Amino acid sequence: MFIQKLMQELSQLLSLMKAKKRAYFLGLLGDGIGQASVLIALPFVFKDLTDFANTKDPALLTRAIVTMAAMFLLFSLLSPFFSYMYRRCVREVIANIRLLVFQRLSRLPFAYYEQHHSGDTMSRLGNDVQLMERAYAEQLKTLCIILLSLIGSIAGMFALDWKIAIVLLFVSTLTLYVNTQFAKSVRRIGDQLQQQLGVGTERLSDFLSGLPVIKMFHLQKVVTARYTEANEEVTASAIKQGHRHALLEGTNFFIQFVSFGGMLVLGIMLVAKQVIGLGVLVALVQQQMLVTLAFLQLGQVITTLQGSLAGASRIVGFLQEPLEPNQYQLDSTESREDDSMLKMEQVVFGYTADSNVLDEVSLQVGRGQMAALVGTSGGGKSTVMKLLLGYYPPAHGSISLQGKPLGQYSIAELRSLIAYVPQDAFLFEGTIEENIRYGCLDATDEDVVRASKAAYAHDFIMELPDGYQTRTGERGAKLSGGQRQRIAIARAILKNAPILLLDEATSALDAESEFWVQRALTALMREKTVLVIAHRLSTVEHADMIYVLHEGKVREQGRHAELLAKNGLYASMYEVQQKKDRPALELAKSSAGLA
Ligand SMILES: Nc1ncnc2c1ncn2[C@@H]1O[C@H](COP(=O)(O)OP(=O)(O)OP(=O)(O)O)[C@@H](O)[C@H]1O
Repeated sequence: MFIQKLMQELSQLLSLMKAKKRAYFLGLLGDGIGQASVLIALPFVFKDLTDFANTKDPALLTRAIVTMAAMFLLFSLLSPFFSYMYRRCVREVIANIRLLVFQRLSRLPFAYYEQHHSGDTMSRLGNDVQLMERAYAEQLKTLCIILLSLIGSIAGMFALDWKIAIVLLFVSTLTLYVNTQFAKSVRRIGDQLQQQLGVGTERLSDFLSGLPVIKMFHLQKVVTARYTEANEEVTASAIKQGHRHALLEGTNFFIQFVSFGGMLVLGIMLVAKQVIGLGVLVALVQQQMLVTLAFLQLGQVITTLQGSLAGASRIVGFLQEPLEPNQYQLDSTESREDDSMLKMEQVVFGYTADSNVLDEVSLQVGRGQMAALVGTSGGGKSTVMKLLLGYYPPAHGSISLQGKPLGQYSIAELRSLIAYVPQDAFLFEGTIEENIRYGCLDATDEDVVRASKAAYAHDFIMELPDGYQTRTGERGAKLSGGQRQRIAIARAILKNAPILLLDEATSALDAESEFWVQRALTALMREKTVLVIAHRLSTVEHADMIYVLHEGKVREQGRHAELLAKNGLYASMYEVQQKKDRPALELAKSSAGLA
């Protein structure tokens, strides 16, 4: 069972080497044979030297010197060549694995990113790939040298005296048994440790991305406590692992001492009785030490290799995560041809099978029209956007764009039809120009400037010391919220997609920024079909259609005036916002009955 699992994981590890496998093994074997043959030959050299000291036979001395010289020459000439060969393979294989992981990461369905913490993924990319590198570069090489020197030394022992060889082999296998017993618990702790390290990275990444909130609410103590807790768990597991290793070392030392001492006493008695020669004893002692050491290292290397194999199998598992499908998998009903650019019919959707977040939602936006989604928090507005972007397929109902069901678009076609401006505009670390150009990679410099002018971003960009070459910082941290928004809008303008999905962010901006962002949005919306999530109802007074979402259902729909006249949910939301927007004094007066 244990061996079977080990072999299975080992073959997983090797399968990731693909075309490099042959060169890697050639290098590994070449280097391994070089090092192992020196170890195997040394006892025979010692035997010849001891026998020469006894018999003064010059042929023995010559043989010892020639053997030694040949071994060292071979080792120093060939080893660097093979060593370079396999090290190079390891570097290339690891670079390829990192790339594969990254590529897979970029092609996973949206649900994956919502369900997994980015810290866990970072930890996987970092720790697990590092563990694999250690397996390829160190542990497999050690394993190869151990196995080769074991085979050579055991054969040598049998050649010298087969009866003593059997006894010595029995003692040495005891070391292997003890070490493999320890390996199981060390592996368990190792797995636990990796998982806890992942939690630690999650906390760290939460800390870095939530820094403004942490500073504002003075949460340093809380987050430090959370990190300390994760760190303490890691430390506890690492100490437990250290304890097992120390125990193992002590046990191994005891076995080595007993077997070495026993061999010496037994050997000297046999030499005294002239059963074996002194040279044979010297060689046997050497070989026995070599075999015991090899068994001991075998146990240790299997233990550490197991930790690395666990990392490898996590990476293999990750590389088998299902990809985002190329085609949207849905549409139970074909949509009828009409002039709607965007249409949802009786869409039902839930993130989990047991509860629906959208319940028979229907909406449509005509070509060049603007529709708004408003409603209570958690009503399902962002979920509608996610479905339109093809991040999730609905459970029932149909969605169509330009009169064609989404199922007939590839995901790439679908995304090229839509420009999405989220509430929190994300900028990549890089220059402003690069960030705008992500909207259309073939755009000329003039196109970038034109888009920026339309987004009312050009003037502030030109005032920055490096203009379009100004670096944005991590997530655009070196720019204000309104500036980030306008760059994101310029990016969307450059994309020039016929359908625009907007998550209005103006509520988070100050009055001046809001003014410029509103103007930029107006420019972006020109001649487009727009669906906007509106947090401020005053911004959708001119919308062609407003849908009021509450608890996953469209409760009301109509134009602003119609909805006000209904005196329902929309009207009461509007009233609350109007009150909130009135100057504080006026509000205070009215509530005190002084107005
Ligand atoms: N990835 C997710 N997994 C599970 N549930 C989710 C997920 N995203 C959103 N939800 C749930 O779905 C419901 C609708 O969320 P959604 O974000 O669509 O609301 P919203 O109307 O956009 O809210 P808000 O105006 O506050 O942004 C909420 O109950 C939310 O908790």
